[in-house]
Amino acid sequence: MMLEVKKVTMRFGGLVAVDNASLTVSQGSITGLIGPNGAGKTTLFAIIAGFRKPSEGTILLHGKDITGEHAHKRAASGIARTFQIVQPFAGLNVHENITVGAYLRHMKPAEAIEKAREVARKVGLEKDLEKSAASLTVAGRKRLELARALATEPKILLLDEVLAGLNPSEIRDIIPVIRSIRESGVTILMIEHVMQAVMNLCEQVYVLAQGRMIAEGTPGAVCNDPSVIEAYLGKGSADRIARQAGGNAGGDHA
Ligand SMILES: Nc1ncnc2c1ncn2[C@@H]1O[C@H](COP(=O)(O)OP(=O)(O)OP(=O)(O)O)[C@@H](O)[C@H]1O
Repeated sequence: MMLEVKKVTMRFGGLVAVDNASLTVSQGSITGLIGPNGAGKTTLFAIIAGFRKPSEGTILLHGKDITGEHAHKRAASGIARTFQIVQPFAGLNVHENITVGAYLRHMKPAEAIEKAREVARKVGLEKDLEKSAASLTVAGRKRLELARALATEPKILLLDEVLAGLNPSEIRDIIPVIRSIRESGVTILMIEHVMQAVMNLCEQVYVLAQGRMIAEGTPGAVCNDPSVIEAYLGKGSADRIARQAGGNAGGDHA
């Protein structure tokens, strides 16, 4: 197994942001992590990437316990993440931003610069290499965020809502990029609210609600799971999910 999250709990004072949550990601897969706002998804990502130490539980990468390793060490071991709030180095151009990531595995500047160019091509930014990062559109920044993570040559890539803020045609354009990343051998775990993308991309989906893992399975099965529909009901998402799952969830409504 590529990644195993075992019984992870994260407390912030009295608040239990993640509550005894477990998940596994198999090598070569695209696995989804969904759930209502505030469910604990981003906190779980921070724990997997080593930005936070869990109150309880363990993280295994290829069977090795990495719970005590710092983010820097985990990046070297092959874990990369993108951030929900995209913050490129505004004073640097696109090429330089990507090169920063490439320095993790390439000490020689010429090699890092070349690696960055190759990654830019992969995500469709080759025409924008000389542009300042600050001048990119939202969709361009999302691609840059992907590129910066990919430049570290990860084994597993954690995507935190890379599609948020994009319009439907921009989403259609970036889905093949995500698929091609997987095809190049990178395993993906993605937090995503855009259900159409989850249905399109993920083989396996986990659902987190109020810190607890309430369901797992194929996207179709999970979206028809009454407990999942229930978790979303407050936000009015249940109907949308049922429709996208094929419109047959009505009979399952408790
Ligand atoms: N550093 C922190 N200190 C205190 N509480 C926190 C901290 N970080 C997150 N939380 C709380 O933990 C809970 C889970 O937050 P988290 O951001 O992980 O959820 P999420 O599922 O990623 O939500 P969203 O979809 O809105 O990004 C929330 O109640 C949040 O307010």
